Amino acid sequence: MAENVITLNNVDVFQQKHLVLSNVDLNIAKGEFVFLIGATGSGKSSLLKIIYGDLHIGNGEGSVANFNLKTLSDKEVPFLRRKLGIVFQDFQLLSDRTVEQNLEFVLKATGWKDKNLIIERIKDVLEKVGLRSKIKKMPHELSGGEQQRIVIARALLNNPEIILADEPTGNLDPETSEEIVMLLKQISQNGTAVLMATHDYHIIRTFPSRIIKCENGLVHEDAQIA
Ligand SMILES: Nc1ncnc2c1ncn2[C@@H]1O[C@H](COP(=O)(O)OP(=O)(O)OP(=O)(O)O)[C@@H](O)[C@H]1O
Repeated sequence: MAENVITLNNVDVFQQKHLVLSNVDLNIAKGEFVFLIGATGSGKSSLLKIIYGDLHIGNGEGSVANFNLKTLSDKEVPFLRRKLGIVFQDFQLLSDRTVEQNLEFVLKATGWKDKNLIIERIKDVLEKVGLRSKIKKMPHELSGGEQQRIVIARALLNNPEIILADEPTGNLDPETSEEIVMLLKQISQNGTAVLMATHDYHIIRTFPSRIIKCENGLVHEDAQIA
């Protein structure tokens, strides 16, 4: 069996004192592509926050990219985040810097020093998302779909084990959304697990995959859509 990159056993998820999800069991294997669904307020973002170390687990056990969530200290969180690529709905590129500078900023912040290695890595991830030619562009010179591809390139910089994508197609038209999901699928086939929260049932039908659903305070590991 493939090794798991995310394991949660019997985890309770709290926001402040409010129990959002209880007894969560979740296993995601290396290279798996999984949709995360559920109504507004059902706990999808809270679950993602547990995985990227923004919320502590209450009861239960958890491990993400070999980090033990139970004992995770604040100091360890940045190291956990390096094993994760995070992609949100809003593209969150720095608007006053070029694509290259946006990517360089992240590499430098995560300890990369060698100029040649930095430029090679930037070219490499841009190649992966099909936007090598946009390296010198400013974000406003790119379409929404292109900006989201750059965000995905940024998420890939440190060769993550997992991509967490929270509504990554929320601001995109249907055709561009499909292209983004195709790219994420391709990334998963190369060994990076992808967990993508979405409300878009058209996308879910177009790319049949395992579905995890948050509902009534519980997480269903193998859900179906109607
Ligand atoms: N910072 C917070 N403090 C207190 N309660 C919170 C906080 N963030 C979220 N909640 C509550 O936790 C519950 C789950 O919210 P969460 O954002 O995880 O849902 P979601 O499924 O991601 O929703 P959406 O689809 O709207 O993004 C909600 O009842 C919400 O009000």
